[in-house]
Amino acid sequence: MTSSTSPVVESALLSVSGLAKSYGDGASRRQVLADVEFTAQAGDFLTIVGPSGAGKTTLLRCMSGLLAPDAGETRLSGAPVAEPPADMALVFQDYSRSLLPWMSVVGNVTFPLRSRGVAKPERRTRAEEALAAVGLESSARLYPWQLSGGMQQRVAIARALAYGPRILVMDEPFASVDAQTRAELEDLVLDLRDRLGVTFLLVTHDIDEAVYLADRVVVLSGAPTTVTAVVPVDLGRKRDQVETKARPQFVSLRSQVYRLIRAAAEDKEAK
Ligand SMILES: Nc1ncnc2c1ncn2[C@@H]1O[C@H](COP(=O)(O)OP(=O)(O)OP(=O)(O)O)[C@@H](O)[C@H]1O
Repeated sequence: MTSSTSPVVESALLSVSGLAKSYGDGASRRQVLADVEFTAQAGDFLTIVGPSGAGKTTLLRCMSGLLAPDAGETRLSGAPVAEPPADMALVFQDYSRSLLPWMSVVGNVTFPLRSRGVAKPERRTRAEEALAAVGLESSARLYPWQLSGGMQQRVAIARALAYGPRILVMDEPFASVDAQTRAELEDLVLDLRDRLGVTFLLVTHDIDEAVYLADRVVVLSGAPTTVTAVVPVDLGRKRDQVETKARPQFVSLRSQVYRLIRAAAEDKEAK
């Protein structure tokens, strides 16, 4: 892995170095993360995969400042992350619980901006822009319960975009929607990366999704977790659900990532 003094780390938008985290005390202490290191450059789309229970959510929580690591650090634009940074936004799988059912779509998007002290006219403008970016401009007055699962997740993405983040961190964001909606949301985030220049870090269990979306796939080992490999995905920026996935290079990358995860899972079971 790269050392903390390398030019790659210094120029990175995000750098994670030596991250370690354990849960519990004494005999029940269990190390989940051990020396996790990777970097993301501005505009990168990184996906993170690994065996079940490898500590992917723990990693996201530590690197976003929601959970204090035991060792190591995350830097965003060179500054150490100690609490959720203003220019990092998070989107989780469970959109139904993250949206407030008694608030309209636009209310859900503007509400967190209010607690950040953003003035009302600016809140409204940012919400309108964010809802337009996810194709929900005509649903602003509806309530979450009037929307499909995919639309609700679009609201959660719009709310994250309204912060004006430089990086969007997503934990299994499309795991609870049907296959067709999932494909649409995958193409939406690729489009947002291209149009808005936002950097993405997305955890997924789905290897096809990991390869389809990524510039690089970060493969984690089983707990205690390190980075086993960072697989470059040289499929070009333009992706297509049918054409890209039919390419021999895509099939080969998918097999490569699958083998790495299987080897990590077998290694984990042997420990
Ligand atoms: N708050 C906690 N206290 C104790 N153990 C925890 C806590 N949170 C997670 N763990 C344990 O840490 C390990 C890693 O959990 P984590 O949810 O980070 O993994 P994951 O890779 O995201 O899991 P999955 O593949 O199921 O999504 C698991 O064994 C889990 O039981």
